Amino acid sequence: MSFSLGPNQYGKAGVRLVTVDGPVVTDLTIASALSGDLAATHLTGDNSAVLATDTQKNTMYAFAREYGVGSPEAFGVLLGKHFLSSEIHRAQLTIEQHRWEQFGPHSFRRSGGETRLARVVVTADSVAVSSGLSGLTVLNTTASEFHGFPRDEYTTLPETTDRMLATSVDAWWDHSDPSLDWDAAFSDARGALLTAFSSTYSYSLQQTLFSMGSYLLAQCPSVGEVRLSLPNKHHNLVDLTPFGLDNPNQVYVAPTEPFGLIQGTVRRDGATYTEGPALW
Ligand SMILES: O=c1[nH]c(=O)c2[nH]c(=O)[nH]c2[nH]1
Repeated sequence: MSFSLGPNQYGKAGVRLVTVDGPVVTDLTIASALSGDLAATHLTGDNSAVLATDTQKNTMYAFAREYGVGSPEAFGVLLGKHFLSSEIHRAQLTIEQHRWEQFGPHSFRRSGGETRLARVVVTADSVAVSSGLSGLTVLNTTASEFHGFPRDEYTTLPETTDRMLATSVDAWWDHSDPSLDWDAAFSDARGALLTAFSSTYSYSLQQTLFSMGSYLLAQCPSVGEVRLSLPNKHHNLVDLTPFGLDNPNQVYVAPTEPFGLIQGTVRRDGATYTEGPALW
């Protein structure tokens, strides 16, 4: 029996690249796929034509700092031309751009993906209404610090006085009043969450959570309790020094997993309400 190698390609998929350039946040998920004279590595393990997928990923981060991302099409062309060599004859770049809209001096909201929620429980003598939302993804490019946490032999996280803070808000809040202008009430509550997120100078996502919950209670008199579940969507500065580049808070890697998960409840003291859906 004999076998021959058919079509093949290789590259790095799921490269999460976020850049901040003044008021512009660019958020990409990139996949590279290179092909060419790559029989040797498949047949004999000779890697002399194999531009490592790790190198491909590093090139994406370094080019983002050196040339800026601009449009995904232009960035793809830039990378593709660079990846061609005497052995690599075809370079394919597939780029998803996740859109963000600015809503504060250093605050951005990811477009789409947000769901409004309602839960109503009616009995013969009661109506209990809860409202909520999920997937409201927000980011502050600055005004966030995290330090003062205990250090033990397993602690490697550096203390920081300037980091990106991003989360995807899941929330439920319970109304003590069963008849409101629900659209206006929802809009007030959502607006309060956004305002508190963007205006809180944060020393932890936990502190931001309490600030968001208490501002919602302050702005929405009908609400007795708000429950929040806030994943810490980490954005880590990429170390570009191996490529001779600095990184003045411009190029970030945004791993999707693992993530911190900060959850909490904020209550109006003395309020009467029926607790609605649990978040955890
Ligand atoms: O805001 C944060 N809270 C934490 O509890 C935590 N833990 C961590 O590693 N980073 C952060 N950030």
